[in-house]
Formats: sequence, structure tokens, C-alpha cells
Amino acid sequence: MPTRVKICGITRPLDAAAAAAAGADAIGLVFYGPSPRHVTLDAARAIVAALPPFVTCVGLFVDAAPEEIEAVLRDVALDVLQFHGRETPEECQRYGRPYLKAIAMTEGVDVRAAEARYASAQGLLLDTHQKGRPGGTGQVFDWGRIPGDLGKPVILAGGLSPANVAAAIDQVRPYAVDVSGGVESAPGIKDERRMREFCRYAKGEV
Ligand SMILES: O=C(O)c1ccccc1NCC(=O)[C@H](O)[C@H](O)COP(=O)(O)O
Repeated sequence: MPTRVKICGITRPLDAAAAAAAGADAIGLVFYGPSPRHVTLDAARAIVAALPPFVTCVGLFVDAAPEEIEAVLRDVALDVLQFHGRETPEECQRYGRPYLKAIAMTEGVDVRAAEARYASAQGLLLDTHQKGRPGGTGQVFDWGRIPGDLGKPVILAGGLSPANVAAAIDQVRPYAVDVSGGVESAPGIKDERRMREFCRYAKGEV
């Protein structure tokens, strides 16, 4: 089975359609105000409407209030939630949707303990840790810190690009790869050619 690809931080309907055409299995919408990739409810609805069938839409939150998440869920057809903050497992699962828990790959992180704690998660998204930046850092972390015997699907994130995604997959063997800055021409603006390249390398087509 080829490695799945999630392209995160989509802010425009045309980028969503281009991501799907490039071969992305999922796209991510950032509902976190301080991010340059933050989307409004109107933008999110338009992006979802631009997606063909069978492309998963993931909504991303950072310690958001439940009322905020519920308001998004009422308006936007999200398939999966992704939590990048200090949300507890109970907070992640209260919406009755599948969810991914992002784990910041700090020096001393215990990924196995995180896996046990977030037993209800559909998968773990392992991302670079940078103080004050809960995601979208554009930086790679040391993939050697990922235990090889995790039971849950691993979504590898952090500084991936067409240039390094094949090596990352070779070393980590993740369930999926997640990219944002590595396929952009500017924050929040995706580059069609880079998305195509990324998907081809991730799926072993080159
Ligand atoms: O993308 C953001 O701006 C962002 C802000 C706050 C929390 C998460 C955010 N992105 C989450 C993602 O899933 C990114 O794709 C992931 O962090 C990798 O980003 P990059 O290193 O730029 O590929």
C-alpha cells in the first residue's frame, strides 16, 4: 500500500482541488487564529465544496474552546479532527469524530506513553517541536527518535518536502506523511507543481 499523503494548511478552494488532483489523500484546514494558514468558516466551506469524493478533510485545532469546535462542526463537513495542543484524550473524543493527536517531538518525549494515553486516537501525528509554534514549523526533527514498534498509524510531519520525503518514508515507514510549508510558494499559498512532486515521491512513483 503506498504511503498516504495529507497536505495541510489549505486556504483556497483552487489549492484543495489541485492537492486532490496531485494525489493527496487528505487535506488539512487550520482553525487556529495565529497561524498564517488560518481559515474562516466561509473559506472552509468553499474549500470543502471544491474537493472531489473520497478525499478526507481534516480540521486542526490548538486548545480551542469546545464551543468553537462545535461551531466549526455545525458549519463545515470535517471528516477527522486533529489536535495540536494540550487537549486531554477526553477532550479529543468528546465530538464523536475520529481524531489524530499531534505529538511534539521534544528531546525527552515518550511516544509510547503518548500512544497509550491517546488510545482512542485514530493515529499519532509526530511533528517538530518549536517553542511557541504548535505546528507548521517547516523544520525536520530527528526521525531516529520514533520508536519502531508503535501500534497506531504514524503520520510523519515537520519540514517534509519533495526533496526529503522519499528518504523519510524509507527510514520511518509511516502510515502517512503530512506537509505544509514544503509545498508552498508563500505561507498558505500552495504550489501545484510542488504538490504533484511531493505526492509522486511519497507514493514511490519516481
Ligand atoms: O500550519 C500551521 O500554521 C499550524 C499552526 C498551528 C498548529 C499546526 C499547524 N500545522 C499543522 C500541520 O499539520 C502541519 O502540516 C505540520 O505541522 C507540518 O508543517 P510543515 O513543517 O510546514 O510541513
